Amino acid sequence: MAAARDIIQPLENRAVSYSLSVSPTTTFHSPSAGHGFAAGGLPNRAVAKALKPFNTEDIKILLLENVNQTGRDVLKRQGYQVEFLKTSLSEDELIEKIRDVHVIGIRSKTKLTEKVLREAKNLLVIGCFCIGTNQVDLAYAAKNGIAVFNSPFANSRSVAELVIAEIITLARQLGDRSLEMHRGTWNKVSSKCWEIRGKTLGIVGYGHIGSQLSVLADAMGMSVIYYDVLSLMAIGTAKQVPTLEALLQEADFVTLHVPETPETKNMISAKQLEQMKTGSYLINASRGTVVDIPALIQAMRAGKVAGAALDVYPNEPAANGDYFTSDLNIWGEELRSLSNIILTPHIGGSTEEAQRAIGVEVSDALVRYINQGTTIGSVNVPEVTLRSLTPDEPNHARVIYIHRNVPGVLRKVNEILAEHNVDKQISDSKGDIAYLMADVSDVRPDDIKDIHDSLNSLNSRILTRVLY
Ligand SMILES: NC(=O)C1=CN([C@@H]2O[C@H](COP(=O)(O)OP(=O)(O)OC[C@H]3O[C@@H](n4cnc5c(N)ncnc54)[C@H](O)[C@@H]3O)[C@@H](O)[C@H]2O)C=CC1
Ligand SMILES: O=C(O)C(=O)COP(=O)(O)O
Repeated sequence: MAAARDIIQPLENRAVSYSLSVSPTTTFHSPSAGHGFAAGGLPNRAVAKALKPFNTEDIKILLLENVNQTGRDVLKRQGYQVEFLKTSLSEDELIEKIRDVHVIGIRSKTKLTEKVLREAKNLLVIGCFCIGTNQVDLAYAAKNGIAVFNSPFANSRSVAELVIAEIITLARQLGDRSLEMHRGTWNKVSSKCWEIRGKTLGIVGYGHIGSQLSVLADAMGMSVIYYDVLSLMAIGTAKQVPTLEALLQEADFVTLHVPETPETKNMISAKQLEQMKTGSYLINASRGTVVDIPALIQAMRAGKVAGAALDVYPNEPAANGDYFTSDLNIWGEELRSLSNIILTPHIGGSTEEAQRAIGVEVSDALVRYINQGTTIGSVNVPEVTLRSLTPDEPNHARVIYIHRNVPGVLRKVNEILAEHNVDKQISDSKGDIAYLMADVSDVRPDDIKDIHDSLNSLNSRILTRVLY
């Protein structure tokens, strides 16, 4: 038996509890469904049919992209059904699989677009086991009551260390020397090989990664300048510059640490490459869309850019294997033909330390959300929490009502809850979405069903969950 998304669900560790549960096939796509779904587009759902025993084993989780063992262990310990795949999935495969699951865990490759999420009829929550959340349609997810969590900084240090390694590797042409030696050629040169001491590092995007990198570069004797859309506190001797152009004109090394947004698409294109110092270097470990690759190839051929390191690409494959001959990488041959270019397969955050920490952090957030409804750390729904309910509070229930942020909702919700003793209540909104959590005591099983059904019948409703 699979629990539907729209559930009454027992709290963690309550062995004998009951929940409303119907199979996904009968729950969704029902044109005769009595309960209208709020704006945002998921189809109406059928009324839950009967009280049935419910276990945490009813929660189905799909983990893609080789999520670390630490994360799998946290989820399995809860008794959830966890399906684990090493790779990402094609859109068709994803649509097929996502229909049935309550939780999906992904990394940077899996695209959870509106088209995919529209099929995710049972989905409660998405875990991005990485920093970036650009691969998820966050607004569509929020409108449909699907919370999204990520790990905001557990791999930042790993990326910063990789960039330090790349700065020295480019300055000393280590990649080329190593390749030559692999081919049997001894080529001892010092021409255009430099120390990094005293050189200027230009950091674009001074967030978690950019500022961590700033500390390391400063310690190695580099002068650090940075450009960010926000005015941010400089660390050590770093200096913020007012424009991207100012940074490009001054930096010997330019490194990109901005998120993928419409504003950062092709942020470094022909014009910006022209503004860079002749003989400078470019590093991109942010997102592939931030650099216009054909323009970079041209700038390197012209000798304007003396070296580059790319960790990310506009199209990345779902699984390990041949990449440069695939259709995904149309510039593969040209990139490979350039000197002093480091090409890595999106490994900035791929260290044991980072992956282990991310596994625990994101899985813990998922467990808190599934079992307690807590949204602290969510990137797309309001952050709301109350202290955890415990199994020794048998007549308590936690009501979670995700709704459209329109006038008059709280009055209607409180009319429904007024029949009961509301111990605590908290509500917050973010744009069009609001999240209400209320702990109610002295409730009997029938009350739980009544509360659930009454809230479910409100026009503002996106998702109702009653945890008990
Ligand atoms: N290669 C890899 O494996 C990894 C790549 N990343 C990428 O690195 C990006 C940055 O990560 P964090 O430092 O953790 O993010 P962050 O959110 O802490 O910092 C990003 C900074 O960029 C700034 N920013 C945003 N738009 C900008 C614009 N148009 N111009 C200038 N500055 C702008 C923000 O104000 C912020 O200070 C992530 O979004 C992700 O895409 C993250 C982890 C691993
Ligand atoms: O954390 C991020 O945003 C990254 O880019 C790392 O992605 P990954 O977990 O290696 O797919």
